[in-house]
Amino acid sequence: MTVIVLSGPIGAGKSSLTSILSKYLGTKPFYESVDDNPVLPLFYADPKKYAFLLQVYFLNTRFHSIKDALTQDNNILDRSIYEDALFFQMNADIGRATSEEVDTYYKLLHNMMNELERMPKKNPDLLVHINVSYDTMIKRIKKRGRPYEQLSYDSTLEDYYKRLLRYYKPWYENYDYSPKMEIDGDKLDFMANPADKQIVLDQITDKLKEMGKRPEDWEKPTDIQIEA
Ligand SMILES: Nc1ncnc2c1ncn2[C@@H]1O[C@H](COP(=O)(O)OP(=O)(O)OP(=O)(O)O)[C@@H](O)[C@H]1O
Ligand SMILES: Nc1nc(=O)c2ncn([C@H]3C[C@H](O)[C@@H](CO)O3)c2[nH]1
Repeated sequence: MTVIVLSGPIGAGKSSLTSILSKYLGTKPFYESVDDNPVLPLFYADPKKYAFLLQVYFLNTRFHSIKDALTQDNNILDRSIYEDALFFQMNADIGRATSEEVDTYYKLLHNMMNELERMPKKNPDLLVHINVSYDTMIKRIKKRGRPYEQLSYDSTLEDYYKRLLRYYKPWYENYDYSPKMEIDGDKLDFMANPADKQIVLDQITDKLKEMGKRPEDWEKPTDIQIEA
């Protein structure tokens, strides 16, 4: 049983790589609740009012999928629960949460993490972090086209996204729940370029092999046209 989680800033390519990787390894993908998330557009329209509610919403849906993923066989999650606090802390630091909300959130997170401690598997086997620069992040956000994430929607988003990248750096450096590896999301266009896609897939399967987590009976698919 192997559980892989992807991490990285908004638009880094986590959902896309989750889809590619799950087909390549023959494992089950778990996606973050975005298009069916009723709080996300409310948050972008009024972050101060909805930051806490959005965080509780994400924590709840992530907890649900992580519980499933840690009890079933081979799975890939498109964002880790460990990034949850990064988002909330950043929003709290810019005045989008009261001290009571901060206090309640951390108590809830702590309780949920304690629950995970009791799971048959406590942590993922591997964290795959996609690194992107600000320019790449904005390009991808534009390409995907969710209206409320566009810089034109809110003039404070540029600062929000730049800040997010600054929070991610130490977060990744300090992450120690499992082995980890980085993908260069600026250089490797694993969506449009088949050679880049194969490089990324090889990097991940080599790492799994080195960790003794690549199934013995796994055969490298010959068809590398794995659409996201
Ligand atoms: N390596 C890549 N090269 C080129 N385009 C990419 C790459 N990765 C993702 N994209 C494109 O960028 C957009 C965002 O990708 P995706 O939705 O996978 O990001 P994400 O990390 O899951 O974002 P979020 O954090 O918002 O959920 C999509 O339009 C996708 O096709
Ligand atoms: N505030 C906040 N807290 C989170 O934990 C969180 N997780 C994801 N997101 C936002 C980023 C993308 O717009 C979109 C898809 O990732 O959802 C979050 N926003």
